[in-house]
Amino acid sequence: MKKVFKALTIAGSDSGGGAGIQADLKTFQELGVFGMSALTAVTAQNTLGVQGVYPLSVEAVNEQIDSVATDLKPNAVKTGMLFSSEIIHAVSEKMAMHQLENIVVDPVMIAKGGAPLLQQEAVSALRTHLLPLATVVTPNIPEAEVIADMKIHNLADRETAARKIFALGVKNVVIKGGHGEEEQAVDLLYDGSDFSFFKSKRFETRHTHGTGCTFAAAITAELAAGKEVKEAVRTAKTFIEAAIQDELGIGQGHGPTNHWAYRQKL
Ligand SMILES: Nc1ncnc2c1ncn2[C@@H]1O[C@H](COP(=O)(O)OP(=O)(O)O)[C@@H](O)[C@H]1O
Ligand SMILES: Cc1ncc(COP(=O)(O)O)c(N)n1
Repeated sequence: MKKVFKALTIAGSDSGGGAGIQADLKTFQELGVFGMSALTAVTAQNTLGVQGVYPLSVEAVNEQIDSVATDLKPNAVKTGMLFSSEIIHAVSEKMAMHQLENIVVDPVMIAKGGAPLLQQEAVSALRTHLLPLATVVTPNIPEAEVIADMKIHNLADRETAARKIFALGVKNVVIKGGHGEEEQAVDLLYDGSDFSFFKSKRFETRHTHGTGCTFAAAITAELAAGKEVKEAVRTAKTFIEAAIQDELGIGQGHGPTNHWAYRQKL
């Protein structure tokens, strides 16, 4: 029988299609992994910003995870926008209950335009409940500052923050460099003993909507297919580099990346 790899994303919907559930499913598909979803919230969103946020009930989130986990059994799971501490608690409990593995937590806090996608009081639930279950956590620099409770000015600070986040119980910490000051876009991986650095050219573009979601979804797809964390991060970096470089130029604001660019390079 054909071996099919399956990944579940637990995240918010981006009506504009560049981030959130839509970015995750497109990325899973591009990497040959069957995508499934549990929605936490619906956003009215486009390249100009977030016009509305409509969280789903805890019951609705729980039931979607139960439906997928009991029947389709994902090989890997990604979380994105979780919005509230209630949803974080529920998702963490379901992950433990269904013994879900290969968990990638993208700790989405604020949309590129500044709209909050996670309530401030939910950060402690993220730290204490969800992160200890994570195989990989993928904060950008502002998110790493919040989780590690420190300012990050340079790569040395990022290493310190990675150690502090690792101490919360995560197995691998990736601090992304999109918001960094380095000339290249440098992502750092810390596995508790070693640091690895993944570098690409930094592209001058405003079309970076959904880069974080897409990058974490690519890691998730690779873990679902049985790859090691370091290899999965390497592929995800190549995937996002291609998606940013080959820009679509759609929308009047911060447009989405090109989710099919990586396939064309193969
Ligand atoms: N201008 C850019 N050029 C090249 N790579 C980028 C650029 N901006 C972000 N990236 C890459 O995209 C991914 C997401 O990064 P980042 O922007 O830090 O996350 P987020 O979207 O969560 O804010 C990382 O792999 C990062 O290195
Ligand atoms: C529903 C939803 N989830 C996540 C993001 C973050 O997007 P980005 O990857 O640009 O930080 C978003 N804008 N909308």
